[in-house]
Amino acid sequence: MSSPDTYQEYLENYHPHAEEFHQAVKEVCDDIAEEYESSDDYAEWNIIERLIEPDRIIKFRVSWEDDKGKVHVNRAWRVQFHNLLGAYKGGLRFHPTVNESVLKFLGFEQCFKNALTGLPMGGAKGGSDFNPKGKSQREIMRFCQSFMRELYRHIGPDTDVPAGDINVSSNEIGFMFGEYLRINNRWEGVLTGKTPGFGGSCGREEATGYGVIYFLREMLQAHDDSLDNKRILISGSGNVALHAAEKAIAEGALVLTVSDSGGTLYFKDGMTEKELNSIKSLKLDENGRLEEASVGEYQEDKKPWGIDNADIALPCATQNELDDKDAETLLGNEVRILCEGANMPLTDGARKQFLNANALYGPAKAANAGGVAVSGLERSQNAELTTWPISRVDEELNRIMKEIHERCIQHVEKKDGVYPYSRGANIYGFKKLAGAMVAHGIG
Ligand SMILES: NC(=O)C1=CN([C@@H]2O[C@H](COP(=O)(O)OP(=O)(O)OC[C@H]3O[C@@H](n4cnc5c(N)ncnc54)[C@H](OP(=O)(O)O)[C@@H]3O)[C@@H](O)[C@H]2O)C=CC1
Ligand SMILES: O=C(O)CCC(=O)C(=O)O
Repeated sequence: MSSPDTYQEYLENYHPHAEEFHQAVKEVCDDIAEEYESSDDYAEWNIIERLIEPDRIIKFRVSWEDDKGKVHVNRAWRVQFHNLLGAYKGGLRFHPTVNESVLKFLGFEQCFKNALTGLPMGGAKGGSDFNPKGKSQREIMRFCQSFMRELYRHIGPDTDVPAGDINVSSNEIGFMFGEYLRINNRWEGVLTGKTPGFGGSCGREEATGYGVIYFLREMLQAHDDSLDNKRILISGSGNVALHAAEKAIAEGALVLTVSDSGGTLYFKDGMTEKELNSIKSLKLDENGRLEEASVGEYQEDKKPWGIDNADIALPCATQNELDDKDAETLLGNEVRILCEGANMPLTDGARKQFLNANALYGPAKAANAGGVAVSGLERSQNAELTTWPISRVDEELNRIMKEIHERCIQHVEKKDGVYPYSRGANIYGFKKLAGAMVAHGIG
């Protein structure tokens, strides 16, 4: 039996070579050690091992044909982590770096994130090592169809409801949804992140990025501060990054950077709405690279974290993108506010530096939960056979992000004037998941 102090042996035995997964479990176990001691139930019901072992992992081959008739094979997975609080829910990622460890960390995180939303959703994640970069639309379509020809048997509106993540937008969701319809001949809310034209929720596309800013606004308010004229460094230039930038500008902040895997685009005085719109067209509509942008100053091979006149960092690209050295640079430059748009964007060392510096630190499982929350609202709309107006969705998103903020501080107190949000989020999620586990009995 494992405790938050001894879980490593279990991970080494049952999940060897899964660096990212170990990192995500460690973060949680570090934060819940005290809570674990407060009740004998946790040890008696062997909660730690049951929490870190996924319900099941489905692994499958995806064969697809390119435009020249050549046949390719990719690996794909769906990690159905826990359905303690509702049907499995979480995104699909298509990226060459996808492997079982990455999806286990993302699925594990998703359980805590979904618990924080207050909506009835379990945690899951899936995807493939397929690289859509450089592929034609027809190739992407054939890949998505082949992917769904296996996945369909494992999902359903009350079983498991996937959505998008890196390189999976409403475009890919559309192809997968179409294939599901052809196989099942049943229109049901089996995927979220659809376009509003056929059952998607208004505002789902914007929800994660907007939600990050709503959460950040709550964090700042709780520390007698605001977004007004704050200078923000954003990494990434995908769905989350660009919508976070859009809402930050609307809230009166200055967005100094966005980035992609090629480099950083820098705006000394903050990007204008017009400049942001041109980047949105380039990245979201034309699949372009930032080096092709006609606005800003492009810094090849540079991350945003070295820019030395900022107040806030918003990593919105991918896991472990902000390393120990970057954290040192940011803290050295007096950037003491950080809110995570991406999932686990900080290395363990970088995270520790921000925590030890008593910085204002918004953890991903709380800060980026707006996307899955609006996915939850999309499920409600599909089940009711209705479509809500954007004003209602945005109002709900605002409410949910405020409630997530409340939940993060429910079990913790300010230390040296700062709320420990990461600890608060982990304790809240742990209590909720462990409570359901005990209530459901052993099985
Ligand atoms: N979409 C959603 O609703 C949600 C997403 N998230 C998380 O947010 C993050 C971003 O997702 P999303 O915006 O949807 O994905 P997108 O595919 O829309 O965008 C990803 C962005 O990150 C950049 N990126 C990816 N890998 C790297 C890397 N190794 N180094 C530098 N830049 C990189 C990409 O650049 P390039 O084009 O060069 O690859 C791109 O700009 C992920 O961690 C995801 O899990 C969290 C909650 C919900
Ligand atoms: O909308 C969803 O179901 C999942 C979003 C997601 O993948 C995430 O929160 O990381």
